[in-house]
Amino acid sequence: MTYKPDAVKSLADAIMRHKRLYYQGKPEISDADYDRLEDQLRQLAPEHPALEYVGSDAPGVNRKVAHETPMLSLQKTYVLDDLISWKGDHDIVGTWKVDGNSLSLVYKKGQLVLAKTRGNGRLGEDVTSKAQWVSDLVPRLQQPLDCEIRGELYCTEHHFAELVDEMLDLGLERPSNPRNIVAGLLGRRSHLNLARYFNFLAFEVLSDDSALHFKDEIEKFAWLTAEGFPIPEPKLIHKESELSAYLDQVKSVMEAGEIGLDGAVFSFNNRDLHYELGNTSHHPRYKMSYKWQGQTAVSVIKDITWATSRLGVITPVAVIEPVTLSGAKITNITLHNAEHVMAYNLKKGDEIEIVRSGEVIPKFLEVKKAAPGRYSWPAACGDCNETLEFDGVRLRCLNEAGCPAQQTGFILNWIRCAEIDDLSEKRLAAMQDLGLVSQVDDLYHLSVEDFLKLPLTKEKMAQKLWKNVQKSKTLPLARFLNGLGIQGTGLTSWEKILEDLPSLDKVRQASEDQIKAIDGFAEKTAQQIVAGLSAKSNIIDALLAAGLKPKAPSRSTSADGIFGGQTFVITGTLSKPRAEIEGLIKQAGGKTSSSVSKKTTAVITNDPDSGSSKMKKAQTLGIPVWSEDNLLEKLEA
Ligand SMILES: NC(=O)c1ccc[n+]([C@@H]2O[C@H](COP(=O)([O-])OP(=O)(O)OC[C@H]3O[C@@H](n4cnc5c(N)ncnc54)[C@H](O)[C@@H]3O)[C@@H](O)[C@H]2O)c1
Ligand SMILES: [Zn+2]
Repeated sequence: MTYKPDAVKSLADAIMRHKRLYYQGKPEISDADYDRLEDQLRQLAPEHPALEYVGSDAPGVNRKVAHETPMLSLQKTYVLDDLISWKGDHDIVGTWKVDGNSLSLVYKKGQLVLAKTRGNGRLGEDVTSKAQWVSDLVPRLQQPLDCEIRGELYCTEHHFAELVDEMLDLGLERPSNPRNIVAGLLGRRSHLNLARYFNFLAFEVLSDDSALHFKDEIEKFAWLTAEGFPIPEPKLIHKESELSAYLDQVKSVMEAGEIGLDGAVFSFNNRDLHYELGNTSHHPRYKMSYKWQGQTAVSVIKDITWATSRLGVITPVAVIEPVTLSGAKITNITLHNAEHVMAYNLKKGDEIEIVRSGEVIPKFLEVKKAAPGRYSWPAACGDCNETLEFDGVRLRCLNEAGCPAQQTGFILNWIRCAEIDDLSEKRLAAMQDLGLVSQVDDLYHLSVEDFLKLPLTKEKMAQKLWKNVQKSKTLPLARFLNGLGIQGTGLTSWEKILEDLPSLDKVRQASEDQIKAIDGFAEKTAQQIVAGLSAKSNIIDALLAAGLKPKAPSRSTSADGIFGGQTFVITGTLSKPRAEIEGLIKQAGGKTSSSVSKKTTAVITNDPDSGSSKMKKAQTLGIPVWSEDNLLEKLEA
């Protein structure tokens, strides 16, 4: 084997230099390019210390502080099979891998005394004065415990936009993206209060105190939640088959883009294993991160178009110089919303970096080289010319009835919800062009002859289309309501509402208070539902006049089952999955709720001394507490 000391040295130097820049929030190369450097060095000198080196120890403005327990990195894989073999027969817990900066919080006698960064893993920086501005940090624990709580400090897209605004106002430089700005602000001497735009998620607890020796990860996360820390929602995974479903979920959060994730982190649920397996100098052996190989590319924005959605939301899309990423040719990329365009000052001519990880939709990362000038927003809807209004971070066309884009979107949504097969978007467009359909109820007045007027539609297909439309007249009521496309609702919410208000008339007459009284409906949703139903009143009437007879749900298995009219709250772990127990209660005519109120019949728990908030509330209100066995006995009676 030939040893190339020069190549090794220059690679190692480059790696250390890029690490320093990266952890100061000023990376010069993409993660993919950086990882390539590490791979090259690994081939030449697998044991090189630069590969084992965690983080960076660049001189910073903050006081250095030692970590009693090192803050390590994570082992990572891009390959599902590797993750599966690492898992073996163990139960594991998955969490989002949030892309920000590690932060460790030191508590003495329950009081937060220090917040520190990871630094090089052994020596971090004291950033307490900045972290104190983060509202997710808990200043005092419920008990006077000594411990260290570790987690990720990060910035959401929405906060990033607000932060950019404020930084520009203060005459500071425009930050490049939500990830880099976290490290960037932590390394600043001034404007400490800007850290109030950051959020924190807690994922680890270290302590010698036996009160904090949790048997498993789920128990640890429950404790963190009870103490008031936001956590990356943990998912307990037993079987290999549950893994890919979970990864799909993580992927959809990644795609939504509001919070920057770069994968998922898994740990063995059994904490005894953590102590047994221990750490290498670089990572713990009981955790594994799974990342989607992110390939990045640079392109130029040729144009920004603004499309109107079914609900009138105007979404900016960048048309870019085509580039190939992970095997796909990318020609345009979503810019999410108007606020995003403002935050990054996006415009024609900007050179931008985009990333595509696995099969995830390509995503805008940051501006590499800005074209001169300022971003702009459209003044009017491209489809109906109506003046646009701001609704939170989005621009919106409020011309619901007269905007062609919204009308088409509305009818398409109806077709999907009412499950009318074969009526494609193309066919709908043709029907609109022929003047056959302008409102959704027009569908129900069409004859077979009308369908025959459509291009490429022969007798047999025309018959079929007509039949499919007729069949949808007796759709289930929940689907009918879902087809109205009322903001803040989905099929499950309508099904839930119909349990309490089991007819169209009852739903239409419901007040905000009646909806709010249903478990799981907040004030805002209740408002949206009542306002939405009233705005859609004409359409509902027109659909009924066209002969629609939505089927109300048959009264649940029976209100006169033994639990008819009774409501139960389940808390803690039972011997069977919760959904199964809920199913049994429903079959017996009962309902379940997530919160205890005066109306609760009984709280079901196997741990009456848990001291959980539900148990406390049950005690205050004098609600009976049943064990799982009590419940099963009553069901069998
Ligand atoms: N572009 C560059 O110049 C450059 C330079 C150096 C490193 N990098 C990139 O940085 C990465 C390596 O950095 P790293 O050592 O910080 O590792 P990492 O970012 O891959 O993972 C380790 C970190 O994940 C965080 N984390 C987030 N959510 C978590 C959760 N739910 N549970 C546990 N931990 C969680 C923790 O803070 C932990 O320290 C690589 O992706 C590399 O490409 C890029
Ligand atoms: Zn419009």
